[in-house]
Amino acid sequence: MIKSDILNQLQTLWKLSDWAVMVSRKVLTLVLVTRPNQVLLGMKKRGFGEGWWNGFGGKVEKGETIIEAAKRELQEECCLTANTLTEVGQLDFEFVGDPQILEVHLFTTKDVSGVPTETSEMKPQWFDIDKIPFHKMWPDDKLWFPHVLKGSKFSAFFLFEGHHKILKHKIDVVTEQSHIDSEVK
Ligand SMILES: Nc1[nH]c(=O)nc2c1ncn2[C@H]1C[C@H](O)[C@@H](COP(=O)(O)OP(=O)(O)OP(=O)(O)O)O1
Repeated sequence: MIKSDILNQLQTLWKLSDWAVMVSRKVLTLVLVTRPNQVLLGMKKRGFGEGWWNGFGGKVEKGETIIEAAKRELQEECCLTANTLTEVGQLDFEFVGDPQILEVHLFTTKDVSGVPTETSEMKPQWFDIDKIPFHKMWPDDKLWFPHVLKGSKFSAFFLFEGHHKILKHKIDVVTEQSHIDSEVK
């Protein structure tokens, strides 16, 4: 009896440690700058997602908040200062064979200072919202962009095999309402 209790406890601990490995997360930011009928995207010149158009963002560094990271990355990647950011949602990405989940915090802003400028990481360009180059973007983007353009808030999960194939996905729309009131400094 006692022996089986110990065995049960060991099994539980083993499952917990397994779970702890599975939920190891890398926290990143992604910012979409908009103006009437257009969105600013950047051509990623190096690193993760190279060769694809995307919003601006990257890893949250030690000691900074997610908002601070989002603003810093926008500045570093295309020289724009975000005066406010609107929280839109969270995108979680899992890659088959990789225990680390990418947790991407998505923001929009219309309220920026400066001129979009090419840097060593990104080449910025304005796109009409009916001409977004989804064929040269992460494959998940075409699934969640419509929610952003409608002003919805959502959270989403994508399971990738490699970088081109989505095996599973789930998008939960939190609110259909415009989130004009939720801007953060
Ligand atoms: N499937 C996906 N769809 C998407 O639209 N954006 C994604 C994405 N997966 C990651 N991103 C975004 C999040 C973030 O803004 C960017 C990756 O950031 P970085 O290239 O800066 O990350 P790294 O881990 O390479 O950071 P650094 O080593 O600091 O450059 O790509």
